Amino acid sequence: MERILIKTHQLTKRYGPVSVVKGLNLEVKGGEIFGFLGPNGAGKTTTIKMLTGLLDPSEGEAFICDYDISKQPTKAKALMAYVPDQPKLYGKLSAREFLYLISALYRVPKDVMKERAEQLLGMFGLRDRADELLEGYSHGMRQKVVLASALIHQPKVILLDEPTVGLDPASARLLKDVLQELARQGAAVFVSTHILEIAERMCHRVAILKDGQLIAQGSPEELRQKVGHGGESLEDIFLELTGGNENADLIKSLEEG
Ligand SMILES: Nc1ncnc2c1ncn2[C@@H]1O[C@H](COP(=O)(O)OP(=O)(O)OP(=O)(O)O)[C@@H](O)[C@H]1O
Repeated sequence: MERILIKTHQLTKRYGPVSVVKGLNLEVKGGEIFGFLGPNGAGKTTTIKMLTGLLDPSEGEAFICDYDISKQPTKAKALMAYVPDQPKLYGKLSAREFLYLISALYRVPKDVMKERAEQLLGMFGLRDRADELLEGYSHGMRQKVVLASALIHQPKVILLDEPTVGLDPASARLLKDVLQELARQGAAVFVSTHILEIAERMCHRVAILKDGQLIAQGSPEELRQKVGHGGESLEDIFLELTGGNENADLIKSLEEG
């Protein structure tokens, strides 16, 4: 049995009187790719920020590899990687320098760092331009640098906020392969996405968040059974559970258009 590597207990975030994440109980095991779905404003980014220690919860706890992120943040952070939706890079560093910087922060030994950096630069197709300044990189290339930097210390837990935004199809496929390999090696992968097909193809289990509350979780197959009809796509289930009729119309109009 794989260990639970990500766990939340009654995780809650309030801004003034408004609760934007409400009593979330989640468990993600090693070896699992967990998709975190929900309409705009559901609370996905807020949850990920609490899991990474960037935001303090108003109530409840979050654990990474059994370390409480509020009480033992250094230990928890050493074992995790976070890929934010709006990655910030140092424009005056090259990709290779950036990977070395992140390696140093995670105390990756120097010889290991060089070998891993070369491997990751090669894997993401960045080697030819690895010594150019990041300020000259396209959005997709920057995204790849952030992904490479997230893998350099071989995290046990990786949290990604909308990671496919800005990636071309080949890079999105590469991301999927990389995440599957990480999971195969025993890491817990937590991905928030709007792209339901990606969740359906990539994730072992998904949770659907609406107005800060978990309204369903399970494998895409289990969710299909829960909603009670056969043969539906995860998108149909998502729209049904989140009551997104306006989205359904939008999708239809795009199909017709
Ligand atoms: N600093 C803040 N102060 C007040 N409200 C906030 C703050 N940050 C987020 N919120 C609110 O919390 C709710 C959840 O936001 P969050 O960014 O977590 O949603 P999300 O599911 O990631 O949305 P999206 O898919 O649009 O990125 C939203 O209603 C948002 O307006």
